[in-house]
Amino acid sequence: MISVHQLSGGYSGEMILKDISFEVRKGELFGILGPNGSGKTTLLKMLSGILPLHTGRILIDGKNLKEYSAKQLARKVAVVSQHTSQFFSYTVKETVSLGRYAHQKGLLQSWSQEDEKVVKTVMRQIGVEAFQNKKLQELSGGERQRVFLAQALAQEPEILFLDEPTNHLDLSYQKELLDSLKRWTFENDLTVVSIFHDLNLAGLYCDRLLLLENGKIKINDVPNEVLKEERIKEVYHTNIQKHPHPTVPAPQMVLLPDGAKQSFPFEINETMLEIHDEFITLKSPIPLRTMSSGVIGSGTGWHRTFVNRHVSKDYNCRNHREEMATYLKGNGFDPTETIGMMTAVNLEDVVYSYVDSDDFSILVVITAGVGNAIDCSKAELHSYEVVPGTINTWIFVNGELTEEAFIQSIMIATEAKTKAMNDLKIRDKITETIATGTSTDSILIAASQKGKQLEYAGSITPLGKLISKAVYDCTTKAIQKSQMRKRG
Ligand SMILES: Nc1ncnc2c1ncn2[C@@H]1O[C@H](COP(=O)(O)OP(=O)(O)OP(=O)(O)O)[C@@H](O)[C@H]1O
Repeated sequence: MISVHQLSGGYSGEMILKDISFEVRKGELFGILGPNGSGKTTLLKMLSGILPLHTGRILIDGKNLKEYSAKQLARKVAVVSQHTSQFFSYTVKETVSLGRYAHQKGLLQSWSQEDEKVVKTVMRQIGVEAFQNKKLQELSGGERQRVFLAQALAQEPEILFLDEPTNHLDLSYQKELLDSLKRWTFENDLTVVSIFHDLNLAGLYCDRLLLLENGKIKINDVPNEVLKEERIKEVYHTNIQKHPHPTVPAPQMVLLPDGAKQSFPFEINETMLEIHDEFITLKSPIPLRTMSSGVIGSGTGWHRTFVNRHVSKDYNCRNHREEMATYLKGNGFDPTETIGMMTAVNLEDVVYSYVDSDDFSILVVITAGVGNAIDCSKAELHSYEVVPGTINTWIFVNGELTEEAFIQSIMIATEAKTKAMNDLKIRDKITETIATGTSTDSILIAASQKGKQLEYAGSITPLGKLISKAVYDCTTKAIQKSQMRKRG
């Protein structure tokens, strides 16, 4: 659809763009990225015929851009630029109607029913219909932005060039606009070439990205290839981290503010634990990086409050998430900052242990009921029935863990728990074989992310050794305590 061959050019003899070649396919949403001054707007101006090229050529549908008349080009291409010099005394509807110019026929340029229909449709789709009789000068920046987009779409172009379309738009309109653009690309085969400053939006919505650096193409590829952490750090000269989007397979870049890793003189230890009849809690002075399977706060995140709540043996487990959130709120905990677990174990039987190594330390807190112990290798012999009897394991680490270390911590803690059950000969009541856990066990790893960097937590690493010993010892004692209570 668009072919750019060895394009070079700029302003007053100064070459801003140097030897640019790429192609955009029909129906693609194609993003142009690059730091300030890298030449994005200059490229868009050349693509839309506003700025002449010095050397090279641009073909649209195989025909050289230079050979299109203004009206022919306006039927194919619409442009929404950053600084649209429109007459602000026009109304919204008049402004959108200007987009129909290229479709009007004859000397008198009469307004047809088709023109009216198209204008009304795009005004509705873009959400500017409600203020169609207002003057542009009476609108907010975001509303005006949408009017110019509606004007471009009223042109019914095959290609849309956009300079930062989401600038001025609030979150919901950013999403709505990009969702609509994406829909138009596959429903109407509209080709969209757009400049983006927001790498995350570009990564979420674009089919391909072209990254410019000092007027040259750094890379032109699919978002996952272009948005590589090292490349973005190098081109934008800033510290970022790449993460997967939580629900769709798109890369997301997060900024790392200076000072984020500054040390703060504190340490999680047993003095922060509060043990009540109804719950055990630990409140951290700073949010901790967490990975957990808690009823509340599961997955990965940052949390500063941890609650292990006692529930009766006949607690109704339906809607337990909602019920737990209400419970936490009722007790003054903020569910968004809290990881919450439940147990039917008497909380007096909690066992905890603070242990330190040369330059990091851990606190392990365990409640263990084994009435529901299961041999996981024979789990298929069990019906799906949630019975009280749970081992809740909390591991706090005063240190900085990698993602790998988080996962290995969970593995090693599970191995240690299973070994404790094995040594205590805890049996699965149905299979009568040695149990490996209970069916509702929960785990939390919470790290301060300050101090010593702990890359691994396998069984023979310093962190792995500390976790496995502490979890083994605490689980053993906690099971023994709850068994003694049962026996009376
Ligand atoms: N009209 C102009 N006359 C002369 N030089 C210009 C003109 N417009 C832009 N430039 C120069 O061209 C270079 C590239 O500018 P351009 O606007 O294309 O960058 P950009 O990547 O779009 O930047 P930004 O992200 O800041 O919008 C800059 O050094 C700029 O100063």
